[in-house]
Amino acid sequence: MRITGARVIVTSPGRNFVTLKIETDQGVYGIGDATLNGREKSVVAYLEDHVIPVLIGRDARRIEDIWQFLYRGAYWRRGPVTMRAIAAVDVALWDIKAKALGAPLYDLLGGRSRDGVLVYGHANGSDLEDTVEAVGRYIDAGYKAVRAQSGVPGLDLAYGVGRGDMYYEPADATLPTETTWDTRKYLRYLPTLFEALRKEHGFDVALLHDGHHRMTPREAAQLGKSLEPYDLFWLEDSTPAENQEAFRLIRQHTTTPLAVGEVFNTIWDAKDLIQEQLIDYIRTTIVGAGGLTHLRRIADFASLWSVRTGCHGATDLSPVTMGAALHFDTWVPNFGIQEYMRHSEETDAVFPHDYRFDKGMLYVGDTPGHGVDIDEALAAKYPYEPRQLPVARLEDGTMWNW
Ligand SMILES: O=C(O)C(=O)C[C@H](O)[C@H](O)CO
Ligand SMILES: [Mg+2]
Repeated sequence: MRITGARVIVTSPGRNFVTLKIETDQGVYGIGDATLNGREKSVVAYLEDHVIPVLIGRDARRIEDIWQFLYRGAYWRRGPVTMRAIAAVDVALWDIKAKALGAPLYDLLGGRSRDGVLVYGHANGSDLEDTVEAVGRYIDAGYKAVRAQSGVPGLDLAYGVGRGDMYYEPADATLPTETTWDTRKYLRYLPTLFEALRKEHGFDVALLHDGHHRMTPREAAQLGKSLEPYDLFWLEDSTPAENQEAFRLIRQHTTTPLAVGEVFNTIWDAKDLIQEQLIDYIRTTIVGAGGLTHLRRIADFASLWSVRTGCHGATDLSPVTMGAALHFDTWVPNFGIQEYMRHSEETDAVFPHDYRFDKGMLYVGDTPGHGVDIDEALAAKYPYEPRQLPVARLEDGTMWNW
């Protein structure tokens, strides 16, 4: 089965998505997501100039060999651009293989380990009362797990606080929105928020929180410790993890479960974190880390050390990544949870899919492949719109981590 063509489709049904479509001489095609939020065009160029020319004529069934060719063959390994381009090819090829065999993708990975996939929603509010209400709306909608993000008293804008009710989109402007940050204000406020959440909603619902890389390791340790009475499912990205050793310090001071990895690109970013059992959940997902071929290696390695998966699932991960991730989640033995930020109706229309939400779980369908398609005619109606992620500064103007 030869690859006869490959095309990049850029569309912006409310936000930008980069999609790769690979066609074969047997009429079967596959699609993969290559979206890199705020830096979309860099992956378009990588695919069009450097990847597509070497794909044409190859045997589409040789997924592993093509993965190795693109990874080793680039010489310049790893990084978000390279690994997203590889992910798009990889997922499109898995889609093709599964369609050619007439099987849902999870069957090729080893079959079902579970019926449905536990997901968490992203609730956000401008202040404490607002956030308590927002979490309540998710619980009313059937969610069993909710990540609570809140504005911080005294700070104008904070990560995770959007304008929508059940929808959050950070890449909101052509040039980066500037936000301010003060970790001491945040550290004082957050335990009061989780105390109120537990008081109002009880302890049955799983609660999560994303620190979005803003604390130092010592501050993260302090936060983890102060949240222990509220039994979090996880504390995410409490500190940047370029230096994996940072998590040793956090781990020594708190039993709050730790999750990290949405910005990781390969197993090498997580190796020490996993084998030293410094984290509980690995957040890396398909589009970020070279596709299913590499993500399942990370998951298998993590399983040796009791680390479970918790795939990133923000709106910038297209329905194609969501569909592929759900097939992965349906199979992976050491599954933990899946993030699920809903896409807009426009996005769902451009990417018809067979996964569905019911009572806090997502279910994959049995359509051959990963179950997500692209309506190219509709996609063409939404041209690319330049959008960047926000940045953060401390109150004295110093650049910080957003
Ligand atoms: O969903 C999350 O956990 C995030 O942290 C969302 C990120 O800010 C988003 O994916 C950046 O593009
Ligand atoms: Mg996050």
